[in-house]
Amino acid sequence: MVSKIRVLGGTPLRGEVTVRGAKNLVPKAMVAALLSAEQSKLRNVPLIRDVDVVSDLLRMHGATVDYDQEAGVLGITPGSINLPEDPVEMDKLAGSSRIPILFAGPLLHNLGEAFIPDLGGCHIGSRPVNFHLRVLEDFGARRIQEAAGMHLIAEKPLKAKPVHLPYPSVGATEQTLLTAVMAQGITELTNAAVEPEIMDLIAILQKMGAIISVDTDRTIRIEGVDKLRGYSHTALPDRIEAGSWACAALATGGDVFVRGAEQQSMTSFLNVFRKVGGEFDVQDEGIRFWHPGGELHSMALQTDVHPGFMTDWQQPLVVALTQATGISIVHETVYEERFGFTEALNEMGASIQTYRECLGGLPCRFGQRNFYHSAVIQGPTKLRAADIDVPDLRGGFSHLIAALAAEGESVVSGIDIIDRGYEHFMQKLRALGANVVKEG
Ligand SMILES: CC(=O)N[C@H]1[C@@H](OP(=O)(O)OP(=O)(O)OC[C@H]2O[C@@H](n3ccc(=O)[nH]c3=O)[C@H](O)[C@@H]2O)O[C@H](CO)[C@@H](O)[C@@H]1O
Ligand SMILES: C=C(OP(=O)(O)O)C(=O)O
Repeated sequence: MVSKIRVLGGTPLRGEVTVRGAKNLVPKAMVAALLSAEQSKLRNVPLIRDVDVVSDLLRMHGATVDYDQEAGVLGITPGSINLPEDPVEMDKLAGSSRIPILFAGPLLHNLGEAFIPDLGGCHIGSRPVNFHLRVLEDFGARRIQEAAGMHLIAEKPLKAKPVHLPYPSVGATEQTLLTAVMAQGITELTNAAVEPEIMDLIAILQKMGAIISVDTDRTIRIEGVDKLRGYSHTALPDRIEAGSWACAALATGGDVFVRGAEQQSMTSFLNVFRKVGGEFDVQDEGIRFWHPGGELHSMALQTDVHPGFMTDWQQPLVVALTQATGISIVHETVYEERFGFTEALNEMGASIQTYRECLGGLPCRFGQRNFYHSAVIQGPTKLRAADIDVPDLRGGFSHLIAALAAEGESVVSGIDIIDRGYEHFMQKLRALGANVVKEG
């Protein structure tokens, strides 16, 4: 695993990269396979760490998992699953991922019991799991152990109950779907998240035999069934990775064709990209993103749940905004602490000030609560090389973009976090002409 790289910046990124299946869908589709004993087949699977973690967790529960990395095809055959012999072993796996909590519903249906290791994922806020627990309790689950991780039990069969989410959480919506599909009765889920990755998960569950309808008002209705079959599915492309390469093209003054990128799930991103002054061309095989020359424009925006501007695009976009003329305002409404990465950008010459107030949009959950969740970016600023520590997945990729746009040689440490969401990123950077070298 690479932990430190040297980046000689100043060269516009030019060329082509391919994105495969979405990090925010693939591991969940893998968990869904546990709802049937039959084989499921998932295509367009990228080589990212969360896929490894979930593969190992599935194997620990007795499933057979085969992954052809090059073809991107994953076969999962659960057969008759069991609880892991040594639940402590699971903790070693889970540290970097938030997916293990989604094993709860399928395991409770199968075994009436589940061990969930401590969750990982990016540190961009407190990220509690209270909505997940509330959902599981609604279906009859009880928590019987407060030590490391979580031990849940439930009487089978699980019974449907109305579920209302205080906020349209992606994970809690998925938790509800994966639990409700085989619960007795009809689950009405209100205030659900409707991200494209959730729609793809619903498509998979429907292929398996589930009955799920989605209304226009964030209500999802799930009619429980007794049995599900295996699925065959091609994962939707990773819109976050696609947007990240687009921002890298813009910030470095480059031109990148992102093979596999898809317009429909990126509408809000594409609008912002165009307003900032970037050009794009949607083609059958992907989307070309480029800097047309001249000035980039500042703008005000806020991150939001789908169909709003996704929070995971925020960090790469902020780097591009450091190169725009004027004052941009970004209001982060999904996570309370997602601007920590701007400190390193300021050290590199950017001018970004963070505020507790809700700027640039409507008041959000974090207003008056002491969280620095709005940023004001003054540009354009020349970026200079620095030694940087990667804080989290998207923050880390943003630092990489900044190092690529900066003059001079930067050293970026802790780079392996980026493997969580960017397949073969070193090869891709080199293919785009970046001067990046592994340290040691
Ligand atoms: C693996 C995966 O798919 N990760 C994505 C998923 O994360 P994840 O599913 O963790 O994000 P959620 O949508 O659940 O979180 C949104 C907000 O709800 C809060 N919350 C959530 C659950 C809960 O039980 N209690 C609670 O308070 C969170 O702290 C956060 O402030 O959706 C996020 C929002 O699009 C993305 O940024 C992540 O990339
Ligand atoms: C926040 C992210 O992921 P996770 O929920 O897996 O930590 C992300 O992908 O930017």
